[in-house]
Amino acid sequence: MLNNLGENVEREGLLDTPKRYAKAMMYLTQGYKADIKEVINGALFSSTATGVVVVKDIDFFSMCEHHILPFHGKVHIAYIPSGKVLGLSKFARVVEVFARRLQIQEQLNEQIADAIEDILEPKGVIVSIEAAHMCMSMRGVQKIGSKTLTTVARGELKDDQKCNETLFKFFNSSVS
Ligand SMILES: Nc1nc2c(ncn2[C@@H]2O[C@H](COP(=O)(O)OP(=O)(O)OP(=O)(O)O)[C@@H](O)[C@H]2O)c(=O)[nH]1
Ligand SMILES: [Zn+2]
Repeated sequence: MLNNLGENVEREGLLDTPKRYAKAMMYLTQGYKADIKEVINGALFSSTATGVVVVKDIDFFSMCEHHILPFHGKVHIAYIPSGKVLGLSKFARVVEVFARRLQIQEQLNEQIADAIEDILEPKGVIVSIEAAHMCMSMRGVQKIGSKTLTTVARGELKDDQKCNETLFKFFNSSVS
């Protein structure tokens, strides 16, 4: 790549760049090697809880599969327990597993929802992602402020439109 750019690959600043780049790429795509079971690490607890649980504003960095440029933003997750609850930090760990791959936002959204369903077998789940895509801001169409919003709802949180709308508003509100 550096040769193709017309760079002098012998100059000091670039000598270790291929190695650094490979290392950075391995880090940014480490989700391929992750094992969800290990990630959950047994933090799945029996519970009689019936109320909606929301974990919002989970920040993430991913890489778009079309341009291998970053897209980043926030993931919001809500679910209705059905006999089990998951350790709260594990939602962010699940997000990391799927974000640290070459992705498109829609697929990332589906995969996170699938994983939550598999792990928790909840009565309902909703996962929403808001993200900015570098391939749309630093190149191409060059729209800096644009954000992409995707949502996947399953079970009771798909069927209950009112609850769905309330959660969606909460996802997009700021709370401190
Ligand atoms: N649906 C979806 N599209 C994405 C995502 N990330 C990037 N893209 C789009 O993938 C498309 C690839 O289009 P192409 O026309 O093949 O590539 P391109 O010539 O680089 O397109 P431009 O970005 O319009 O310059 C672009 O429209 C990108 O915006 C994503 O997460 N989801
Ligand atoms: Zn892209």
